[in-house]
Parts: sequence; C-alpha cells; structure tokens
Amino acid sequence: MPLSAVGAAVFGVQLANRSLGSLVLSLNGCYESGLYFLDLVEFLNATSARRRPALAPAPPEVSHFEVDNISFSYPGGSSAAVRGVSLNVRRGEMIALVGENGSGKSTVAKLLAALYDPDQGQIRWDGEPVTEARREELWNQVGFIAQDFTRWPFSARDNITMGKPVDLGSLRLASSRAGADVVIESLDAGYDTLLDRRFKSGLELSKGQWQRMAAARAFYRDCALLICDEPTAALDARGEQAFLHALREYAREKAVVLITHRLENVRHCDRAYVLVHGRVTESGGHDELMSLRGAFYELYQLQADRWAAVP
Ligand SMILES: Nc1ncnc2c1ncn2[C@@H]1O[C@H](COP(=O)(O)OP(=O)(O)OP(=O)(O)O)[C@@H](O)[C@H]1O
Repeated sequence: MPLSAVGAAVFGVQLANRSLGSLVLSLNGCYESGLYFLDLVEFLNATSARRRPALAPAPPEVSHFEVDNISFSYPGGSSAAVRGVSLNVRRGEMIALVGENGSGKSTVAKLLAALYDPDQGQIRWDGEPVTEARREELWNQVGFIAQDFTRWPFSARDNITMGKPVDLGSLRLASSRAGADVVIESLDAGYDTLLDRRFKSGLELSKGQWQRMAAARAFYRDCALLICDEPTAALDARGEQAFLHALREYAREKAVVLITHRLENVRHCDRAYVLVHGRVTESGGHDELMSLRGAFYELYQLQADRWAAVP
C-alpha cells in the first residue's frame, strides 16, 4: 500500500475516532506499517466497548509480563488463532516464540503487549490485569520490531527518534545496538540523510539496512518490553550474530520477546515456547526442547536437513 494511501486512511480514521488519534500519538512509532496499523484500528474499535470506564495509571516500569490461559479469535476467523496459552517474561529475560507459519506467534506477542484483548484468560503486567490500566500508558512501555517495518520518508535521525526528543547519546547507542551505525556512517550526510529517493539528495537503503533502522527505532524507545518479530530476516550472518548479542545485552535490563524461525537462535534465549495451531505444546531451553523429541526437535531436524541438502 503506498504511504500516501496509508496516511490518508490514518487521517480519515483519526477524524472519525478521537481516541484513535491519541493512539497514533501514544504508539509513537511503535507500530511499523500502515497495514499493521489499520489491522490494529479494527481491533481497538472492536474492543473499546469492552473496556472499563475508569482506568488506573499504568505501573511505572513493568518488570513482569504474563499471559494466563488466553484464547483469541480474529473477527470473522473460522477458528481461534490462540488457544489456552500461558507464558511469561521478566525483566532480565529473553524468551523466544517459535512455530510454523500461522501457528499464532505474532498474535500471542500482540496480546502480551496489550494491543489486543483476549476473548478468554487474562494478561497481567506486574500482576495487574491490563484491562484495568490506561492503554496508552501501557503502550509507552512497548517497543515492537514488526516483520513489515515501515520505511519512513524522513531523515535517518527522524527514522530512529520518531517523534521522541532527540538525545545524541541515546541515538548513538540505539544505532550501534541495531547495527545501524555502520549504515549511517556510510551515508554522505550521516543522520541528516533523507531516506527517500523521491526527494533531492534522498537515498534508498537496502532491505537489511532498513531492518537495522527499524531495530534502532525500537531500541531508541528504550521500553520495558521489546518484541522482535523476525528481526534478522534480512540481515547477513555477521549482522544477525551481532544483533542477537545486542538483544541479549538489552535483556539484562528489560524483557525481550524474540519471534524467530531460525531455531538456532533459541540458544541465545532463556527459554522458548513452541506454538502449534495456536497452542503452546512445549517450552524450555534449546537442549531441553531437543531432548523432548517433539515439535521443536522435528522442526530443528527439518532445518538442519534443508541446509545439508544445499549443494
Ligand atoms: N489480522 C488478521 N485477521 C484475521 N486473521 C488473522 C490476522 N492475523 C493473523 N490471522 C490468523 O491468525 C493465525 C495466527 O497468525 P499469526 O500471524 O499470529 O501467526 P504466526 O505464527 O506469527 O505466523 P508467521 O510465522 O507466518 O508470521 C493465522 O491463522 C492467521 O491467518
């Protein structure tokens, strides 16, 4: 979808729904694409009626995020996308969500981030049900690197700070964590470079370079919960290793959720939850999951065989 169409849609919906306007501001670059945003709009409109009128402020810096026996169906969906899922992540931990396409990983992550309300079960942050807190304040504590991240037609700096006050130290730290520092160093005007070739002196980045910019944007938000949905899909091997180490480092102070199809990456995580048709069937560390000889083991072997089959 062209950006202008997304912009028009966003503007139209903002006019139609004031609460949505505040959502746009509060997410502050958290959502990563127009499609994702419109998808979100649909659900917020659907769920707003279920919210309580008097909401409490969100806890200051949350350190424990949990979903307890949640189920969720998309409107019009023929079956539940998530069924009876329980999991948690604490500050200082990095967990992985793994499973085949459509198994419910992204949906669980969005539920954990309080972007959707479950049909059954409860989402609690520091023990408090999220339905009782002001949603905009909760979202301020979430950073999201989405699969379909947005290439904003702004400068490199604005692509990272995205409406937040500019702090040079934090900007450099976020860039280096994401491996975006090498991209920016290669640009003639550094952080001032306009990342859109339709403008005079604007440049276009490669997909992997854009992915690093999107990751830097999430790091810059410095949120209590960082969700990374396939964040290394477009990165080269060196970039992927460096990024995973940076994530691990970030997880010392924050809670990190990594959605990945590369099962080797689970070695970097405290534990993984394996999703099959919307249910968690196994959880544990890499070696523990391998020893179960279940879905994780099977997928891991398939991946290994696939690489072995490449001449
Ligand atoms: N916006 C949506 N509207 C309706 N159904 C959806 C929507 N998003 C996802 N689904 C459905 O929910 C199920 C779980 O999707 P989800 O994106 O959570 O899976 P996933 O494990 O993240 O997949 P992938 O590995 O392909 O990213 C799928 O059956 C999918 O078709």
